[in-house]
Amino acid sequence: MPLVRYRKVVILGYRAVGKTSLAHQFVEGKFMDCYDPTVESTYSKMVMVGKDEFHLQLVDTAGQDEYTILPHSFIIGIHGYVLVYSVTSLRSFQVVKTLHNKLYESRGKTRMPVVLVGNKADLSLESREVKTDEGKKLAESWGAIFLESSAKESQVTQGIFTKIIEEIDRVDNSYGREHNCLLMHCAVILPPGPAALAAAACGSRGRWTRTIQLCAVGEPPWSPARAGGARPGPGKEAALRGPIRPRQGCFPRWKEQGAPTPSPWAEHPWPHQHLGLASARRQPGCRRVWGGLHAAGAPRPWAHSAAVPCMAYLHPGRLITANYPIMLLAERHKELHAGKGVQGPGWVQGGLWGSLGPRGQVCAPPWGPCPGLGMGLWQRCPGTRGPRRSGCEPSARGGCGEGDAGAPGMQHPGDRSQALPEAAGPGVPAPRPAPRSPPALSWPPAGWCGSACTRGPRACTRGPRTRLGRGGGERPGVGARCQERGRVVLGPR
Ligand SMILES: Nc1nc2c(ncn2[C@@H]2O[C@H](COP(=O)(O)OP(=O)(O)OP(=O)(O)O)[C@@H](O)[C@H]2O)c(=O)[nH]1
Repeated sequence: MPLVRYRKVVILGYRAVGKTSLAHQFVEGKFMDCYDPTVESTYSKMVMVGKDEFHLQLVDTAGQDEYTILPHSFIIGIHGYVLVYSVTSLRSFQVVKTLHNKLYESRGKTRMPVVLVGNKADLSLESREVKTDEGKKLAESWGAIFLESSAKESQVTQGIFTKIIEEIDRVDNSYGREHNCLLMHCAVILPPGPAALAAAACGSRGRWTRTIQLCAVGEPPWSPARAGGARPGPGKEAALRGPIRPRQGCFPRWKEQGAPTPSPWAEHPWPHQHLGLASARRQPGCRRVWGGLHAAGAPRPWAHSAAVPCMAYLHPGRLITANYPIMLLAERHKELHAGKGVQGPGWVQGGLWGSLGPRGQVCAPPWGPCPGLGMGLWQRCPGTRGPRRSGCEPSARGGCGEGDAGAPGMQHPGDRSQALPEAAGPGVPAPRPAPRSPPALSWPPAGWCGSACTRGPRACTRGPRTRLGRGGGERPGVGARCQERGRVVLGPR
């Protein structure tokens, strides 16, 4: 039976640009002449794209303007966006630019699949306020797809949603393809216990067959046990970040085919505060990567385990860029724990956790949740080759500290990739052993920066004004949930 893939897409744009009409035309095959402002509605449709079948869920939103604060639900768990303006409204064109910026910021400045739609193209030329070229240029500047449409025309409308599905796949895979790397799917196991941190393990995607080594290699860089309950902050971080000590050995090798499943680990009695990492080796240049997610739960009770998939691109050798959205697998969680009186997942801090340093050491980059998304990303700085060219800020929080580099015990206990290359799977040739990288003088290497969490609690959108952390000050729109997060892991910024 072919796999049905699920895609969730949000349609955004200024009021009355035709968002609902497009969604309606797509799902019902009818054009609505009336205008009834939308609050929010969701449409579902099965769509065939090529040979693949997709379950497309469309979220039709209430029209936005420049001042709209995008809720979390438009960010987390969303695969792609259809941004709509009306060719007869310059204002709607301006709004769509603002919306894109907001999304880009909120998603941790990662690439996102977007189709920009100039709707109402059927209306007379006299009423046009936005030229086709302007739309094209804007989409180009985003690296997005551009289409002009009329919600009156069924075929064009179908094309929009087919495009966004294709674009989601393209964006998800492009980085990996460009770099001949793998797109990893990670699953996070939140271990039972009062720990605020969890385990991560990466599986592979689709046809990839290879051996994954899942290890519990030690404590995360920050845990209540290490920190004595304190939160990490710029001053404290170095002290809290110690070598990652192998503590539990490796799990049995797990040969994985197809989509990752957390089930082999779900029932594993992980002592809390142990971190699982997947060690993966691949084609030259992408052969050794450590990746994963951190996950943290509600402060308490913290007695559940859950699986959270993410997608992480494996960057050659050293760092991983993670591409989101992270999807809270609430359904999976329910399934695993139905009737067991287990709490739902709290929140997830995704992004890069560990990476292999230039000398084969495990690096624990600075981390901390971006409150809006609960994730931290590392990105390359402008002027360097990397997934992002702008928007980085110099890392104020270091990566592997000097003390960590090459420290005993930093080598993954099961990682023998330098010594003994392994076949990735039946019929897949073993990768050649990679030459050792020259020792680096500093870590992170020049050009890398952490852009995680530079936005601070601004990303939280709902709720009353709340004081958040030292130096956090009063910020508008920070809600109780953010406060909660703040208590768990936020340090002063
Ligand atoms: N001529 C023409 N009219 C359209 C088109 N799309 C939508 N309309 C009309 O524009 C009006 C607004 O359309 P909606 O689909 O409700 O717009 P919306 O963006 O969902 O509006 P909000 O819910 O307020 O955000 C309706 O009267 C539609 O009939 C189009 O492609 N061509």
